[in-house]
Amino acid sequence: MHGEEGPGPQLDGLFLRRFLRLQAVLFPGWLSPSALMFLTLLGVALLEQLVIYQVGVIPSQYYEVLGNKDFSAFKKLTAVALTLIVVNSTLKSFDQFICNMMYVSWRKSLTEYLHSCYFQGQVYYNLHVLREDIDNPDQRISQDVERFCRQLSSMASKLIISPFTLAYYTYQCFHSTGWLGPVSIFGYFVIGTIVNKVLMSPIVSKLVQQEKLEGDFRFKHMQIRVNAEPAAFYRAGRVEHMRTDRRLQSLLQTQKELIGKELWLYIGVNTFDYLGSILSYVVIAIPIFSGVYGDLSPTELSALVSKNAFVSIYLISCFSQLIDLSSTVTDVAGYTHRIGELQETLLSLGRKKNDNYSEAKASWDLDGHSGEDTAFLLERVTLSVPSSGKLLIKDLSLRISKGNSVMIVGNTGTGKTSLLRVLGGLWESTQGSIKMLTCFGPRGVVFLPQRPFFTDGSLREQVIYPLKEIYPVSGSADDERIVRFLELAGLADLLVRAGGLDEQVDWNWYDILSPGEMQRLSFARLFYLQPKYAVLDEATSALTEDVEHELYRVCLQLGMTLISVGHRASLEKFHSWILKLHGEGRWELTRCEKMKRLPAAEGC
Ligand SMILES: Nc1ncnc2c1ncn2[C@@H]1O[C@H](COP(=O)(O)OP(=O)(O)OP(=O)(O)O)[C@@H](O)[C@H]1O
Repeated sequence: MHGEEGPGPQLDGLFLRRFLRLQAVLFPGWLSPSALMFLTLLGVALLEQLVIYQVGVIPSQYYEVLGNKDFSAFKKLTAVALTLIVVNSTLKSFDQFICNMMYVSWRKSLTEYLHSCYFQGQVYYNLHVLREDIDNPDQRISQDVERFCRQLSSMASKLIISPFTLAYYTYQCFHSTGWLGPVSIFGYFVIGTIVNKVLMSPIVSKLVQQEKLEGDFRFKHMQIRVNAEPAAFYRAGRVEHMRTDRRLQSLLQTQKELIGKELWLYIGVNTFDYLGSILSYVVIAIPIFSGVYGDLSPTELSALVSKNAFVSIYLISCFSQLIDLSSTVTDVAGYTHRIGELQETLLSLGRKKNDNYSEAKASWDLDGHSGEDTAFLLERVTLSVPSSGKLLIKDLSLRISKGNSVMIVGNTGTGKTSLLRVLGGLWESTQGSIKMLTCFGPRGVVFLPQRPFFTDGSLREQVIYPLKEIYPVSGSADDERIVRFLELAGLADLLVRAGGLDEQVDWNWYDILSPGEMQRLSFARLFYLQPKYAVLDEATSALTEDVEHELYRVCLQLGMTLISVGHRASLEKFHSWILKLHGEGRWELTRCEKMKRLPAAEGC
């Protein structure tokens, strides 16, 4: 949640570049669905213009037919008029339909594109945890993209047809008024556009600011939703009410300012519209008063005026329609900036390479990567906090290999979890190299983070996470394994509560499990995945020593080598090495003599 810096987003070159970059996503090729829809829309809009012209001349034909009292011509004309009206309304509806379909197709392309950048590697982690210079990425992907596509599709048919109508009526205008008509109308449009641009730019930056505040307001509600229980224990209703209202106030204040700025734009647009209606008479007045038509009779003159006025008015109305799009253009520009900014950040994070870190082929293949006896190799690693540069560990060299479990201990804030982040490739080390020689996943390395993570879905999906399918045997044998591991983790009752492994529960796992149960469920997951190396970050902090003992015992029985962070001395017996962090870069590695001899894995 950071404030905007600099003069703020404008209708400038940067907007144009961002807009074109987004267009490349919306129209990936000539044969893409969006491009085909766009071409169909062009065809429909052109047909519509032809039909509109035909419908427009019907009244004058009625005058003629009725004046001549020609009944058969009247019937024919009525039939033609009805047909044209049906065709016209069908075309208009299709126009609307294609615009709506294009909106869906654009939204799909743009959101999927942003998702592919967002979920690539660790981009989402870096964006949320390490780089906070972009506000509310979630809102940009969901709401801003939606509005951008909707507004763009609402302008599409008017924009697409305008070059054709402008060219046609410019020609007509030139034909009847000479160069004076088109030149003065174009001049008028240029002035109108410049004035409008001046009025639009502050609206764009206000709109971007308003969207940010909208996101902050929603974030506040999400915070309360996620933390409802602790908030209730603190009796935080009053203070949170005040804070949420404060965010609402600043959002509404910005909205009011936006509406105030829009007023000037509306005044500009409306003045342009109405001035345009008399411009055609000014165009015709100039030759009249300069004596060009001096030899025409008043009747001839009025016929000329009416004809010239018609084409000029039509040309002006084509321009007015474009100017009327101003407020939609400001919306599109605002969203373009927000989405473009996100796209730039995602791409730059995606390109970022962690040169000090190398990793065995990261995969959740069922076959896994076996045969590696070393999980991590650290050479003279120096580690600092990325944002503040605070030194945590200096010159650490370490090999973590099969059978050599390591326990990382130390005071709060000395960098225990940070070391795991470096092992997992989430943080970069400032110096040295880290090699992860075994892949992630079953038969490789699995991390149990400090805060357990659960996804939506059935109990089975929690246990096999992050695998998408069951492993390594399917059907009832796998069910038996899952049930067995749930029992080993002390969660036999959860199976009953969840109504079986595959019952689609509608609850949030974080709401219905106690912290201890969450840790137990994380261990059931670990037993199921059976990695060679398990990295456990205070994974038993909410459990009793006895339960902790039992869970660690099962891990060792399953043949896992452990890298644990923990505070309890009772954990030491499950490890062969103790790495003690003293802070400010100092550390100490000692052999642990208490390592327990456990029977080899049997039947697990
Ligand atoms: N995302 C972050 N941005 C900035 N600083 C961070 C971030 N995460 C952790 N830190 C800081 O890095 C330091 C080390 O944090 P770390 O989480 O590694 O501590 P720890 O030794 O695991 O502590 P604990 O025993 O409380 O879990 C702390 O001073 C912490 O405030």
